[in-house]
Amino acid sequence: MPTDRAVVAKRVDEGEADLEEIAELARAAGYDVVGELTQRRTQDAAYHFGEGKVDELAALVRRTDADAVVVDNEMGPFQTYNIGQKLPEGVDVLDRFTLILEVFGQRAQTRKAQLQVELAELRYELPRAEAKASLAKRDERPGFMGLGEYDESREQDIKNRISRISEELDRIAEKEEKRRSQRRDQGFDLVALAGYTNAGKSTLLRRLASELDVDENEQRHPDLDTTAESEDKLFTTLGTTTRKADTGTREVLLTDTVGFVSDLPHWLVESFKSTLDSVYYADLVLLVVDASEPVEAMREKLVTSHDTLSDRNEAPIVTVFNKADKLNKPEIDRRKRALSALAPAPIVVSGKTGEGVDALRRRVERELPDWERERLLLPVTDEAMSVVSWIHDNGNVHEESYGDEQVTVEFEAPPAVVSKARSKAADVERPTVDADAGGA
Ligand SMILES: Nc1nc2c(ncn2[C@@H]2O[C@H](COP(=O)(O)OP(=O)(O)OP(=O)(O)O)[C@@H](O)[C@H]2O)c(=O)[nH]1
Ligand SMILES: [Mg+2]
Repeated sequence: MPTDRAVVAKRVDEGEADLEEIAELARAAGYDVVGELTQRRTQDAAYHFGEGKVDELAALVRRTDADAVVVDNEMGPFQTYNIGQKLPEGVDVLDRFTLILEVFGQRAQTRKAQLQVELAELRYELPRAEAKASLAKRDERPGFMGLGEYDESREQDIKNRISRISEELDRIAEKEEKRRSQRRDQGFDLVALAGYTNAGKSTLLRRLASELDVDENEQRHPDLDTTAESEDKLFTTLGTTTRKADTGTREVLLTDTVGFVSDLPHWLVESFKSTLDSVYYADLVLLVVDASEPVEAMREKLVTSHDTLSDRNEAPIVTVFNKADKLNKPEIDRRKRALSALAPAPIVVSGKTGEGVDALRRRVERELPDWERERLLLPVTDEAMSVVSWIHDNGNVHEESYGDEQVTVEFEAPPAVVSKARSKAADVERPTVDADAGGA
């Protein structure tokens, strides 16, 4: 199949429009970027760009024989439609977010990833369907500006599908949570690779994994893939891959996951949230950074990564400066100094050559937190019992004793589990003592 050809375009209110990232995303989606167009002006209500610029765009599309136009702005449905009307028949108009969704859609291989993409698409569509519905109602006409028949059931249909998919994703997340507990019960430490897209996470996973063990453990871990692809493209990895890693004395399961990226719209992040559960609930996070990039780019990507993590992560973080083979010692030292606040004591490696990987293994062993002991008092209610059973699933319970109104649970677990158990216990509703009624 011949590669699709795309023209990329962008409008800015002021300053210079930078097309580098959108072109890279277009290439990640499989397009050949054959033309570029920018404009500096305020947004036009009907066409987003000025109408004259859209005529120019149409001419460029004809000249370059492009199949698609990718606009690096968030456009309204009518703007998209109006631009399309000026272009040759069959030319697609995409905006930044539909493009990201297209990339995700192509890479989604597991049921979960496919559902997440579908959910994101529906969340993108919903406000558009609502806008269409309200306009159609107001104008009391069945079609609106040639956008097709207005269908009353469309909006409801989207809402129904959103809730069905969300439920299925919740069930998948529950299953994964259960699997994490089982693995902890088997004595595994869970380590997650996190970091900006294209930092080299999957390459490092392959370095650290001991392939043989995966096959030996196939029965125990049916979801362990034998491959974690690496490519010099954005969003190569979309789902998660877990492999057994050989670090020395501790039994470690290492999970690779989707890369972070800045400026993702809220609805898109929401849809992919549970993909990051393996990071949030890990015992240790390896935050991988491409150290061959300029300091400022590294800083921005580190900040984005920390923002994403700070949401829910409780595990210790080790920063990994990857791609060290592209740098000399003074360049590495300069980066360490410049970024010391964001990345204290980073470990320097090359996933490509293997340099520093043994030191990384030792570092993982050293940083893995020792299990903590904890004792919690809970009321004897259904809600509290589900917390007790969660503790059983995630740690080692030494004692569970029942009094008249309280149960005492004494257990040992990784620090992340202990703190989660504490907050679960704190959230449990306790029967209030009513001073007047009791008369005690
Ligand atoms: N020179 C050099 N290149 C590397 C190194 N590690 C990874 N790469 C390259 O960087 C690119 C991205 O690597 P991946 O392992 O796919 O990165 P990722 O973080 O998994 O990326 P996503 O899954 O897209 O988020 C690939 O072209 C790798 O070959 C390294 O240590 N040195
Ligand atoms: Mg990857």
